Amino acid sequence: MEHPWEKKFPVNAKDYKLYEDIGEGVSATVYRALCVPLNEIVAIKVLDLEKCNNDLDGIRQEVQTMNLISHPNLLKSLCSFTNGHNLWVVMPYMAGGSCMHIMKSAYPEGFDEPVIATLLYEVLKALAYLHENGHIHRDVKAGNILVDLNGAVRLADFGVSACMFDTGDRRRSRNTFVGTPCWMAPEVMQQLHGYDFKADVWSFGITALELAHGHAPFSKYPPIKVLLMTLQNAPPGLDYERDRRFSKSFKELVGTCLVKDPKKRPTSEKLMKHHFFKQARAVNYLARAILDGLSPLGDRFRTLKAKEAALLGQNKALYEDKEQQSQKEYIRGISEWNFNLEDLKRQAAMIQEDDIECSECNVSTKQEDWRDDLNPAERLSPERVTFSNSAPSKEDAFDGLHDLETSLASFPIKPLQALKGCSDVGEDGQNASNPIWNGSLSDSEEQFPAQSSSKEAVLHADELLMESKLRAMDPKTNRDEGEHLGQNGLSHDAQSAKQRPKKLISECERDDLQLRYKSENNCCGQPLYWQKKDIDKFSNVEDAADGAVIQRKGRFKVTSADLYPKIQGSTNCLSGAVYGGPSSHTTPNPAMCPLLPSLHSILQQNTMQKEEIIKLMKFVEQMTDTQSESTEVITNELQASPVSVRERELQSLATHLQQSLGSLIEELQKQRMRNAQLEKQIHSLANQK
Ligand SMILES: Nc1ncnc2c1ncn2[C@@H]1O[C@H](COP(=O)(O)OP(=O)(O)OP(=O)(O)O)[C@@H](O)[C@H]1O
Repeated sequence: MEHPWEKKFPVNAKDYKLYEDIGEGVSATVYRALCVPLNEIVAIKVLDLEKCNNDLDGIRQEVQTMNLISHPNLLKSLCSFTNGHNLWVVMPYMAGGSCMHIMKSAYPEGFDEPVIATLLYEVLKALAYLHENGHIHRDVKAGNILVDLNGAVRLADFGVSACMFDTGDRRRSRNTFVGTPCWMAPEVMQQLHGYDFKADVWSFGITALELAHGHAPFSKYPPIKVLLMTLQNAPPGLDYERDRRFSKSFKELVGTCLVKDPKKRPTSEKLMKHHFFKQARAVNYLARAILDGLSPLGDRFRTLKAKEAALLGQNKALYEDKEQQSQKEYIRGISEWNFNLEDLKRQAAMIQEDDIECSECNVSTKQEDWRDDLNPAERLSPERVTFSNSAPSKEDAFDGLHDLETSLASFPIKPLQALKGCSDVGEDGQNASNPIWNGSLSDSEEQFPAQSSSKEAVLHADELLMESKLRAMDPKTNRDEGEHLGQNGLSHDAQSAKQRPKKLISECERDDLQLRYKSENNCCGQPLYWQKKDIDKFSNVEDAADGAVIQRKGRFKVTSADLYPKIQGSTNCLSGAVYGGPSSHTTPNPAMCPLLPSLHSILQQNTMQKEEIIKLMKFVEQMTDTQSESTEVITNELQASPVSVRERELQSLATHLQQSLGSLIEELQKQRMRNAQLEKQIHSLANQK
């Protein structure tokens, strides 16, 4: 039988009849269609070029790659052409749809092992081919594994694939931030040393978990959390206890792919020889095992869409709530993470310190909580959340600690820093490209030497807390802990950690500290919320004006402004006036200038100390396994006070504004009366004339 790609497909829209839609990506809708002259059913991906105005390069690249590749496990385009402002990409029709859709419709708890082995082996052949030819796919996930009626498997979506040779210098590692967060390798997130085809091996490992559980690890979390969890947690994996239905070889396969150090991951070529694939069968087995009894793709797609729309409708009223917001992210579809920077910025702004601190240690409990909040309809497609790292062994816990340390130590300002930089007041003081900021930070340290020690204390406290949390996860460690408690109630390990000079502190916590410094160094004592507003305004202008798009593809847009937010002006109160923020209207009394930052500093220090006391109290409670009422009362009081300080600030501002408004209204009324009198006088003069 002649293969579709051996035929010559017409490049004119009138030769095709579009039927129902069978898939939707961020950038395109896919239709089943008939190629009339050839009487052949095809799939047509319709991309609205107007909507992807900045991404023409990306689209061209996807189409080029789809044209050039030639491998039975890769989805090739048959032809492509423009139709009005749309680009039509004609492809072979994969009637089974994507593995993600198959799972969502009929296998919400994932596939059986022989099915997984068969699917993954086919994907691996495609990856080995791509890697051998210098390509990184960069978006390996169940949503991009398509199956046809005979069970043939093809890897699709080259929208974000990259050619490792395309920089001219044939360098083999990339430096762009693309992929879908749950499947994204840590080195892609880190952006530190670039990445290579081993990033696909990580995504392949995540895909294996996705096929096993029906969802990817961390899939219920908003992208920003996924980034943090991937970087901070031990890699996810199959749990020896809870995933009993899976073989040891499958667990090993996943384990070898999900190693944080890309150098330690096997190549796709080598993975093909893994003994797990001994169970892989001929593809027609897939047709029997997973496609039998499924309704036509279009119907399945419609049902899924209707379900999602119903969920969205149900939750609409609650979407302002941040957890609901995260659900919305999830409902939009695992394969449709809206991974644009604006979303991330918003989410970064919503994430509280606690969320970040606890992401490593409380995965299992938080995950349960999270799941408890799911609405009933979402439970229609039950998601079993099983992370191997939710109950790690002692070794895992310490590996995790090490991982955490290295990942945080090397965690670059991009992209997370950029996000926080855009939504918070702060930016990383270590950013060498920002001399003003560096200057102001060191100034602040000189000006307030006492803060250095308090910063040090915070670092140690955080280090202790993190370590204790990691240890608290391990029942064995917990048991042993009692024997190891030192005089101050801290374990020897925790004590020695305290003495160690290393700083085990998350980047976001570091940001937060710098943020505090900055507020202390705010020479005019201008309220922070005004600054933030200024910066938002400023960065928006900047975004629009000169944020050169470094990478953009549908859900992605990373601009130079995003990576290196221009906040120099905003870090220094003098330059506040340059961009005309509220600070430009205030005329600070020079004599008061040195006083206000000091007062701010004292206030901030006070708050920090209170927070540390709470943390230490909680830590001691954890160690002694008690929760005294008095502690709770004190904690509540302490926790309440920073809020009330801010509340008071806001209240006084509100009162001030109300007063100003009142006097303005009064003034306006006086003017009106004066106007009315003048008008009367004019009228009477006119009448006299
Ligand atoms: N040839 C095909 N046959 C059948 N279904 C297809 C085909 N191509 C795509 N689909 C379906 O359409 C969905 C979206 O397609 P695709 O992933 O190419 O769009 P996209 O905009 O690049 O998506 P994203 O970037 O979000 O992954 C796929 O997940 C799949 O379910």
